[in-house]
Amino acid sequence: MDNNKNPRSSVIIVGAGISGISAAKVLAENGVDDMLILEASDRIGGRVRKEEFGEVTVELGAGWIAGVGGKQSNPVWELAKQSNLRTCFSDYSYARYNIYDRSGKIFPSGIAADSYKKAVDSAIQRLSQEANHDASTAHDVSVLAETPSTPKTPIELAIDFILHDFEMAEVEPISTYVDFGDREFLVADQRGYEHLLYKMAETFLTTKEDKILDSRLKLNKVVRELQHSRNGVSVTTEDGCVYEANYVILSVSIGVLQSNLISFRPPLPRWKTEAISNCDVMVYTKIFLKFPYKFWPCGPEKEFFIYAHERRGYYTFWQHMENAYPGSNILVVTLTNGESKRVEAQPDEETLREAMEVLRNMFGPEIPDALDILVPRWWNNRFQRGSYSNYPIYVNHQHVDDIKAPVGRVFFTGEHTSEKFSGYVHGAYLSGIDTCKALLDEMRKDKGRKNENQAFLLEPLLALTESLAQPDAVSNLHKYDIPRKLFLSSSKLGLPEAIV
Ligand SMILES: Cc1cc2nc3c(=O)[nH]c(=O)nc-3n(C[C@H](O)[C@H](O)[C@H](O)COP(=O)(O)OP(=O)(O)OC[C@H]3O[C@@H](n4cnc5c(N)ncnc54)[C@H](O)[C@@H]3O)c2cc1C
Repeated sequence: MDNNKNPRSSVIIVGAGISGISAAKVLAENGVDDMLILEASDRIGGRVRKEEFGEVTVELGAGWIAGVGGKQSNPVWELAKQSNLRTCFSDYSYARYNIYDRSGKIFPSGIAADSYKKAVDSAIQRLSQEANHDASTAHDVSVLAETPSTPKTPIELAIDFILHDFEMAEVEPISTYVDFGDREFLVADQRGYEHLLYKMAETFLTTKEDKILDSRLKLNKVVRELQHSRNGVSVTTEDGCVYEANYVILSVSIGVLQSNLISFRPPLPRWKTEAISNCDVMVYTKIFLKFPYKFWPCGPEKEFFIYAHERRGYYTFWQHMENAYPGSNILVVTLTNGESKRVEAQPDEETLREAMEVLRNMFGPEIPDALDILVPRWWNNRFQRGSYSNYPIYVNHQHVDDIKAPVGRVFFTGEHTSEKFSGYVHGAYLSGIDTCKALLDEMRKDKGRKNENQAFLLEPLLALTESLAQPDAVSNLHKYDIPRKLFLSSSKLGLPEAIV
């Protein structure tokens, strides 16, 4: 077991998701090798996570590389190309023509198109209302609730759910699509999306046969306390180990920052805690169902389908996995927020029963029972506490600046610190690089300050040494007149540790 005698590191990175790994890689590239990565779970990857289900690899967390095909290349797409990651193009645009009602009838395309337009208009109206109201009235539901096109019918509610909780792109240009292009590719590779993280880790950590053997990566290390001062940071883990470093990069999710898993001594300043607590966390759950055979329509325009129910978000958005894994006989249904939390709290058999009822409404009573179900629990995972940060469309820049601003020697990174690409894998990846660059700048400045201080302290001593070197001066001085401090190391000069 590690103990207090752990050598002090230059940097400790808390969390080995993609932001933590990309930050560590930049450190290594800049010659900072004495780093330590402390990860709470037994694997790297964080919210990029695969699992074997129904004889294929499914992605419980991030599934798509979003933002492809534009003038600028998405860095995660570049990584995927380098690794020959298998992906398939996803075309959501047909989903609106595959909307089922409770009796299994598909809504005629005209009705679907009208409802779609109405939902988009309503979303735009609400957004412009929000933009025109100051913060105090923006949350006043009575002011915002009723618009002429507030969604009410099951199809309107379903489309409203897709627009707000799933798609968004139709309402407001999103940086990801503007910068990198509006195409999305589903990762369908048995090595998983997380393969990209292993490839990255391989460039600076010792690995053997796809396993990371480097002692600078410590798994199952749950950080519980960060004690920080101008001298450094002391990190205590749940198993009682203490690790010292000059700096810490904290890459845990916004949900973890909002929970009480990690305590700070001294506590974080108020501007920081307010920024953290004001950030919304989205819960997004993909439930996987394995069947003995297909009973749903297949083909390129049928990949996504929608269930219209009077309860908003009730098993609304469905996808079949035949394009990704032909013959896998797997369906995926996506739930969000309240529905995700509700389902996380109940036994999987109950969720299976509900999902089967919905499927039988759409496809008839004859369809077979699912053979297996997989329900990820991102909300109840104490190392995640949600799926990703959810900033309002009109982002308050100060808010994001505060979320990512360092507090003394503690630097913050992760998807939630990315102003342009929060919520995405590429946002997390780029945030790790940005935070690391900011830290390297600080380290350089710190070194510069130390050199200046040392020069300032040494100047009179050097002058004295120079004068001693002159034969005339020596003749006037006895060796015992040389100040004793000349022989002391700087640490004994009584200087505050921080500038030594
Ligand atoms: C269901 C779901 C679907 C998604 N879909 C997509 C998608 O299709 N496309 C897309 O681009 N993005 C998607 N995302 C978002 C994407 O996965 C994240 O933005 C990204 O992976 C976050 O990376 P990160 O490094 O910021 O955080 P994380 O991956 O969460 O890394 C943080 C790490 O910190 C560790 N940790 C937490 N607490 C402690 C502690 N106390 N001590 C030590 N370690 C700790 C965690 O275990 C974790 O490994 C999805 C996310 C989810 C959950």
